[in-house]
Amino acid sequence: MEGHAAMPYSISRRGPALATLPPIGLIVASLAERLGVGEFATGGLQLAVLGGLVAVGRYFGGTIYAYIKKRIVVTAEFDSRDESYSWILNWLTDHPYSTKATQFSVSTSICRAGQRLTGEGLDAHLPPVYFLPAPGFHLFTYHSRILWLSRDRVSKSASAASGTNAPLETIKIGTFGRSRHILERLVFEAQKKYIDRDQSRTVVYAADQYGAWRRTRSRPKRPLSTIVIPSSIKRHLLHDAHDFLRSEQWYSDRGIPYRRGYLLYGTPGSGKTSFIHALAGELGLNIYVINLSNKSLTDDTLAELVTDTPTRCLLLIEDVDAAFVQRVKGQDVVNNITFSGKSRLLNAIDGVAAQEGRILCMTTNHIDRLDPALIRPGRIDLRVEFTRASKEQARELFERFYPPPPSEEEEEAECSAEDEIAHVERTSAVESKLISPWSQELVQEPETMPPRRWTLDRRLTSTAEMLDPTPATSRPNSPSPRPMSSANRRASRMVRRQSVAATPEQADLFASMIPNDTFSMAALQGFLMEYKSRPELAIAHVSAWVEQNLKDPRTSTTNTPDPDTEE
Ligand SMILES: Nc1ncnc2c1ncn2[C@@H]1O[C@H](COP(=O)(O)OP(=O)(O)OP(=O)(O)O)[C@@H](O)[C@H]1O
Repeated sequence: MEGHAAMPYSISRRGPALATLPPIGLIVASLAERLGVGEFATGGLQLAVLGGLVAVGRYFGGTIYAYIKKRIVVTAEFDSRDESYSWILNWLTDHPYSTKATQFSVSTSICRAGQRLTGEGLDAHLPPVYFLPAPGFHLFTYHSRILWLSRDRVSKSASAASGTNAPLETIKIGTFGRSRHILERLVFEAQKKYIDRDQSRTVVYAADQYGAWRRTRSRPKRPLSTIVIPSSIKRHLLHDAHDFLRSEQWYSDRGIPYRRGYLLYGTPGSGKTSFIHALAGELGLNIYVINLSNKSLTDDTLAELVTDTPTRCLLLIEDVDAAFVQRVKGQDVVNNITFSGKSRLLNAIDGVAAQEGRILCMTTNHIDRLDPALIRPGRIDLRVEFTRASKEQARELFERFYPPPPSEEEEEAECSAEDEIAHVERTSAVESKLISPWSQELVQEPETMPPRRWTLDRRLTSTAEMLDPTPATSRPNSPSPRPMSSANRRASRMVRRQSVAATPEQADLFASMIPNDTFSMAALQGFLMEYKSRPELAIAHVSAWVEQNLKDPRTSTTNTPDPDTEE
């Protein structure tokens, strides 16, 4: 019994933690005594009971905490592998908190207007810099509500495991309350801001290593008028595409799969890719590019990619001949990449998986290598051959390179149109109802070169067009092309003001020195780039350039870097 009376102290000696819980210690000790357990075992029993209690407390504590949190806090999470993450980053760069946060990260990769560091001692020619809240915890207000944001970097090993070099991040935004409304509002606002950013741009998506679409870049829209090919060909393709996009019901009524395919083939550097980008911009569609030479492209991922394209888009398969043969040391051999070739490609293009409503564009420099099944009507509805430059194309390229500066009336007209567009941009929602200036230009553009050498295989013209000969651009429900941004318009006017105009005589002279069907348009463009604002120097040097390059036929199809590729 002596030991009994001294029990609280002995508890503290044997298990100091239990000293803080005398009643439990006493209960355990008296139980141990009844069971005839020795002193040493009693201490062990007490520790076991304590451990159990802590575990139970933790479990219930966590559950109770999560329950209370669920009742009083709402949280939204964004993962850097998902596009919504870019919406939030883009949104954050504009939020006043980003310019006030004492812990901030600096980024140059969010290419958008605003938040540019200019003036105040900084060089205006430096690339734009954006401020974002640094990884960690932040508090800010949004519509008079207090929100918190936690930006966390996932460990490097987790990033590597997910196959990306960029650090994986998550952003969580939360607030007190039970309604998700405020966070949903923030998400939709961020999404709209992000989409608005692309109003005057064409967004290009490509497949990542998991076979999922990932936004790779966005380019300012290229006006169709800058593609120097016969305008009747441009008009025909544009009309056909517009017509297709407004004819869903027509296809559905007749049970015809609602899709359209174009094949652009011919000389490298003749403008096939540029034309497709300009067409997509004109139609207000984003481009989804599949590269068949991609080693990680398997049959399954190809099918998945096609299935995952959105309903309205332009699906571009470049150099489609890569699906069939690969050139190895001058010999054509059967392609041995994981992608198994023709049949799977055909299945992906027109199988059940094929997404309705999309325009499929394929390009190739070797139409002779394509399987006839791939380009049969139904898969390919229109074929256009792109050839080496004619004299007419050379002349037009020259004129476009050295345009006359805008006259005062033109500037005035452009400014008032700009004001109007800016007004519409401010007041309209994402879908603008403006007719692109480029569509109008194209409709009015006179034919400057005979389309005689150009092959447009229109055996299978649109059936909807046969029923309704009204030009697609003048019909209701035609998808409205997205307008050029005012910043782009201003920049283009500045360039035009500074440029030295070529005279029609100079253009004629230049064209007369370019042999027909010899050089690619890309090669001519490359030559003119050397004399950006000096048409007279271009003329002075062109014969020597022609002579020199005729000796080396490889240069006749030389490609120059595409000036549009910069983000
Ligand atoms: N018809 C053209 N009109 C205006 N620019 C052209 C034309 N053809 C080529 N270019 C210019 O040449 C460059 C390369 O053109 P593009 O990549 O569109 O050619 P491509 O036919 O797709 O070549 P490849 O078959 O090698 O992919 C671009 O910068 C483009 O601006």
